[in-house]
Amino acid sequence: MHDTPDPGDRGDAVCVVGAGASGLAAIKSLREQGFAVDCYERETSVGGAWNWRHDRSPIYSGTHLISSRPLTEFPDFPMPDTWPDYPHHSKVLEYLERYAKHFRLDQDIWFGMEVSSAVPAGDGKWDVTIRSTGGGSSRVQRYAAIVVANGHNWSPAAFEAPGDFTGQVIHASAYKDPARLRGRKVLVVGGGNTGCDIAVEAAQQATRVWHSTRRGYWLAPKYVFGRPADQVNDRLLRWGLPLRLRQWLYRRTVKLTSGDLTRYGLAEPDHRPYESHPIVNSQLPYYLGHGTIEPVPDVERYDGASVILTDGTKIEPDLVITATGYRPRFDFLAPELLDTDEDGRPDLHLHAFARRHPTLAVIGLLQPDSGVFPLAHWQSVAVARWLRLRVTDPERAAAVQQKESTRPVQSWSRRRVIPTQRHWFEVDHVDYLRSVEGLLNEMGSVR
Ligand SMILES: NC(=O)C1=CN([C@@H]2O[C@H](COP(=O)(O)OP(=O)(O)OC[C@H]3O[C@@H](n4cnc5c(N)ncnc54)[C@H](OP(=O)(O)O)[C@@H]3O)[C@@H](O)[C@H]2O)C=CC1
Repeated sequence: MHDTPDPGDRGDAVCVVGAGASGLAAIKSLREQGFAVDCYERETSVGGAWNWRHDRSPIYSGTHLISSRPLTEFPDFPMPDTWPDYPHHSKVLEYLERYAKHFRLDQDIWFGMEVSSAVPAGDGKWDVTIRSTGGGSSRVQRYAAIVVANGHNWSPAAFEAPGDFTGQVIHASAYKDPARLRGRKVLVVGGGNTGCDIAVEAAQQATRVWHSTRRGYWLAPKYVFGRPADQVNDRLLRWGLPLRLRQWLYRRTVKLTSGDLTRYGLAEPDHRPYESHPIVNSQLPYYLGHGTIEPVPDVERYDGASVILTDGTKIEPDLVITATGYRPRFDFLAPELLDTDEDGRPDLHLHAFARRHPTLAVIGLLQPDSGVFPLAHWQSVAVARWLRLRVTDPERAAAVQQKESTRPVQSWSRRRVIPTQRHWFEVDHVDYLRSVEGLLNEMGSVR
């Protein structure tokens, strides 16, 4: 006689949280390993960060890819050849919708449903509480594993300066359209890709634009030697050129293309090339050169209608846009499950595998020097195979786990980057993919 399963028990099924690019890749790989999958997506359609129709998306109307098409697409689902090198964000969403449709992933997605908690239920299982985003009661389902793909670019990193400001302050996450900049005096805070993009858009709309950064950066153009810059970098990495040589080449290339940007007032970078997350923007030097963007140092405080900068300068913007980035959030998981420290930084093997919970993994928690989709694809393949191996050969799974746990963090995480929060998940795509390949080889055939 068999026990009647609890109605909430989904047996060997895996729960996936989020149906953005990473969640979609996870569903596909898990299915390929024979798992039933329930994916919960709080919005009403796929796309995650690229689903610009919902409020939490960081997309603004001018967003284009900053990694080129071949380095962005999933390895098993190319973008059309007719698409440009750096497609518009609406094309990226279309691409993800096509991917979901092609692999019939919608069948496994529960839209308008969010995971409010996931707790270990013994034996590697998870009790996952799900509720409708429209309200109503919750239900608990038991899963054999949980794969988290809730993105890390939706919860704004707060920017606080002392004092009171009588103008308007918004985070970049609330910036959607350059029309709101028209005729205004705008201060953009933050020198990441978002801050640089918004400064460029402001240069075309606002009456005055200040761009505040707390350090100097290496700005990469979108094209070098007639090719998308990331493709040239990828080639150099695959040739195995030593870092020092790549750094020298980078400096030379920047000198030959944009020239010395400090003559426009930009701060000298306080680090070498490749020691910070790439900032890809060909237009910023153009507007700096035309004087329509004024680079300024960090904000010290607000003072009524003024903003006082660290060099003592007083400026009077009427709109401040803080492009200070985003922080990961896993509200439905107790912090210790991901070994999260007091700053909110999880400590995961390969930024993906929970160290003490073999049936808990995170996909897409990466900041690569290329597009993240291919990395999310291979992470998903590895996670799905790992979960299958645990079922088919628990002894070998234990041996793989033992061996992997000795792999040094430096082999898959960026060796040298400036130690700021924006580099928590920084990786070189080639090194990272080699490490995932190492894990896949270690696992071998899992059937
Ligand atoms: N088209 C695309 O595909 C785009 C992709 N992106 C990606 O989205 C992710 C997020 O980018 P982004 O939103 O630019 O965020 P980032 O975290 O990359 O950059 C944040 C910027 O704000 C600065 N900053 C943070 N906190 C403070 C503070 N308290 N005071 C002053 N300055 C501060 C940082 O300085 P510091 O360096 O000193 O920490 C950095 O210059 C990145 O991976 C980026 O590449 C972004 C835009 C477009």
